[in-house]
Amino acid sequence: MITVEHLTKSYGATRAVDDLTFTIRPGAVTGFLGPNGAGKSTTMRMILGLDRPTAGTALIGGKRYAELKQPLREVGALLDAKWVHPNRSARAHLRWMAASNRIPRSRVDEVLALVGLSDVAGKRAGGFSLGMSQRLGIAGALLGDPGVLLFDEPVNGLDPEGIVWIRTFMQRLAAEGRTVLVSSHLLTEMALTAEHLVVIGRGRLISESTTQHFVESASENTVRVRSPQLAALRAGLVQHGLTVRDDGPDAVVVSSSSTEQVGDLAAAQGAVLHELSAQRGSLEEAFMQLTSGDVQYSTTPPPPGPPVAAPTTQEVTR
Ligand SMILES: Nc1ncnc2c1ncn2[C@@H]1O[C@H](COP(=O)(O)OP(=O)(O)OP(=O)(O)O)[C@@H](O)[C@H]1O
Repeated sequence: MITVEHLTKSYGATRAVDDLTFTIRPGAVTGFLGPNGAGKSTTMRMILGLDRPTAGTALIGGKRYAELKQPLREVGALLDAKWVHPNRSARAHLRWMAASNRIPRSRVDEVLALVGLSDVAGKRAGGFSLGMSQRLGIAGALLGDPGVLLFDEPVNGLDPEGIVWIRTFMQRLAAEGRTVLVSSHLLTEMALTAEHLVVIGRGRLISESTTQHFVESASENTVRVRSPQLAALRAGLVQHGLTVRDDGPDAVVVSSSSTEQVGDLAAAQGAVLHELSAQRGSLEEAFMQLTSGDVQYSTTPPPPGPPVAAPTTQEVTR
């Protein structure tokens, strides 16, 4: 479990992280979402003890990183896949990591097999593709068989096959009961990978909820309706307080509505309909709007689990 409370980090006048509070639970992949510069990496670095908070705390299993007796056995992280020594082989790199953390050598071949790198274990890591480097980074994170894993933008720059591999692998790690936190600035990708989402913008919490709830809230439900009596229908819809915009010569799109509502109103007016269809807004567009503009947004209570200090409902106005 990762517990972040009132976490704040200032770099001079820049507030990279601003009073963040959230809890990441085991057994599920949690996506850490926000546009570039939102403060995701800074938050992860503070959780991993690589940066000192200006205020607040970030705990792993109730302890600060510095208090962990054998850190690699408690938490593993993939921050930058390219930090390996380029001339070392994948196996030599992991053996060096294992030795400096008192982890048995035998574990190296185990993790190489887990990430599918056994065949190239003797090759120099400097010649690895980005996808292979990511796998090696994940192998390193898994060396101490930790219960908590953090991955910073692990699918950035990967091809579709690499993306699917990482997605599946993370879900497997979570299914084993681990706490898995994955940062990304891509909502569509996270919607496929994560069961829970913590969303931040400009260093502040925007929402903490299930992915399903966030996606439903972030994408606006609209209804497209086509009718030979469009002018009268349009007037009727507006009269009932609905927001309507034109969509071609014979159709309108009704905001925040359902096909039932629009269909019933049309029937009451006796309007003939040639189309009545539910539309989904672009998820990415809605997400960008939510994280960069002035928004008011509320979340659902978190899923059942141990009681936490984190607020169950957030109202954030920026
Ligand atoms: N060492 C630093 N010194 C000064 N400013 C920093 C430092 N590290 C981060 N920042 C600033 O803090 C803010 C948050 O950066 P951070 O890298 O945490 O965001 P992010 O959400 O991880 O973005 P990205 O997806 O681009 O990595 C940015 O405005 C960044 O410029």
